Amino acid sequence: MASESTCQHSSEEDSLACEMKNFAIEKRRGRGAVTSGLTHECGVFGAIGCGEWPTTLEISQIICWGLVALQHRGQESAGIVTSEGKCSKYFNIVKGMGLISNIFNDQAIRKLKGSIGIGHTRYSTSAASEEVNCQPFVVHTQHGALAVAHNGELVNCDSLRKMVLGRGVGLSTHSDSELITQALCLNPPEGESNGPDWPARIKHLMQLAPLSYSLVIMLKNKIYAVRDPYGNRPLCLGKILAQNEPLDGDCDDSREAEGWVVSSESCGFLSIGAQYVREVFPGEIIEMTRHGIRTIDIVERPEDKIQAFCIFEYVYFARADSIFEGQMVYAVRMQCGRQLAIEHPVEADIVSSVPESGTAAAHGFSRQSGISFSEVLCKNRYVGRSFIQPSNRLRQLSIAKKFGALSGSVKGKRVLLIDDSIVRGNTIGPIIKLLRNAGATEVHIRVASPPLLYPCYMGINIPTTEELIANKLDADELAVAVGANSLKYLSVEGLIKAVRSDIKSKNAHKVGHCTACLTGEYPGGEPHKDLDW
Ligand SMILES: O=P(O)(O)OC[C@H]1O[C@H](OP(=O)(O)OP(=O)(O)O)[C@H](O)[C@@H]1O
Ligand SMILES: NC(=O)CC[C@H](N)C(=O)O
Ligand code: SF4
Ligand SMILES: [Mg+2]
Repeated sequence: MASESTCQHSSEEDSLACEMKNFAIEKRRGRGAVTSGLTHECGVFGAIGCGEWPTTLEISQIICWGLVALQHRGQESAGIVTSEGKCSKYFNIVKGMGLISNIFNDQAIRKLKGSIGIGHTRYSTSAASEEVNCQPFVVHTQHGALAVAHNGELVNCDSLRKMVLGRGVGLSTHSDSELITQALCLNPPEGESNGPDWPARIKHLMQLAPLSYSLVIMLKNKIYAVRDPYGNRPLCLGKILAQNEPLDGDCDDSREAEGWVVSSESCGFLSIGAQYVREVFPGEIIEMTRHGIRTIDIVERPEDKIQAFCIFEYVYFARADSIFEGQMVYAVRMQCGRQLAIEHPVEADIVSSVPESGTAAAHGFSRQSGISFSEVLCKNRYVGRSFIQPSNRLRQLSIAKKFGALSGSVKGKRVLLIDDSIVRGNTIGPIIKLLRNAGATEVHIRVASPPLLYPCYMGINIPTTEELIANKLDADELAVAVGANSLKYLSVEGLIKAVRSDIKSKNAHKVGHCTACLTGEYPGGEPHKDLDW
């Protein structure tokens, strides 16, 4: 595997650039580098049975299926922790490297007894992809066991780390998720009169570190579901209904819950018999017990800061059948395609997509432009990630072998091809070559998101600034480099317009999206300046 050398700056001006490059390199150490796309994030999931315990719900199986539905968010490792509700000293734990289906066999599921549990599927952003960093993290405190699963990345990790270490706590990993877990264990300096006040501890942590996380935190008999005050990472609630109850339609309070689930995305709810209820609000702390769910608190964002839900969840990360902000991801992707057709029309015989994530936008483009949609590529679902290859030729081939061309649809045609994003620019070139070899007379590229220009510090492994192709070539230069007849990106305004066109709440204060990787405007301020708020 190719290794990157750290940057040594020679002058004052170079210092900041070097610091940022080294930060990005450091973050990637110990993880499998990839040649294409953005690497995902993590998925968190929690489930609890209502009424008398032990519950009749198969909690560990529900969590396992919930995690399978979140597998696209992380494929490096996974874990489930359950509690039988009686003993605060003992949790059942199964964690391991690899995919959910490899880790959770029948024996593991049987071991995970309990009426309550949380789970995690990981793509590492802080600390290596190793067994010690697998989540949920479990610690044994003075007040019983505590388990934490985290999606996101603490922007001010360093200062929080110093604070926790300064209180005499030893950390066993470099994971920001372990840091969160240990920070929650700290006894407040002013003391607690009536046992541990977990909501107060969580709130204090949220004030110290407002970005970025969705958390599920489990004690022996309750779960706290927590979303950061910016709402940067997604989190939503579902209600498990009795068998045979219809799961569609608006959530109806009168229907009794057999259990509750909380998840990064709603895409798995129907398959586990859960009805989508709502999102966890930015800054909200929800307590889930066998008696039901209730909001404990809503922690405010720092003054003047707006909500900052990751816009790339819509573009690429989330599964198309998930719901965010009252709208289905698939519908937003289609709207992006419509907007793209308005911004960058082109004469072509067919509209098509780079599967998977580009497909909804291609349908939107097709409807807006009247050019018919036709599939031109088959994706080989058994080719995994293309790890760094020693030569450029192998790099290109490793991408090309993911796809095959449907020659019958392409021969003699002017093809308009939509992809959701271009990151390093490795995917699109080999595909254009493939289509030309299959007889396409013209290949025009339309990208359903703006150029990616800046790194992400909030839980997404975006390549270093130098690796992002948009920092080297503008759209016209890239078209020439990849052999396209034309290449255009959706504008930032167009993406925002598409994302917000159907959001029910038009209240400006309540709607806001992080676009930092596109605009360089970071929701919590410039990350390399002051992270301590
Ligand atoms: O410019 P590059 O660095 O080559 O990466 C961009 C490609 O990577 C992603 O696809 P991916 O195959 O990861 O996932 P998908 O199946 O969801 O589209 C994305 O949808 C683009 O197609
Ligand atoms: N992608 C994520 O959300 C990662 C969570 C956490 N920062 C970790 O590295 O484990
Ligand atoms: S910088 Fe980009 S990927 Fe990161 S949270 Fe913001 S929109 Fe999402
Ligand atoms: Mg793709």
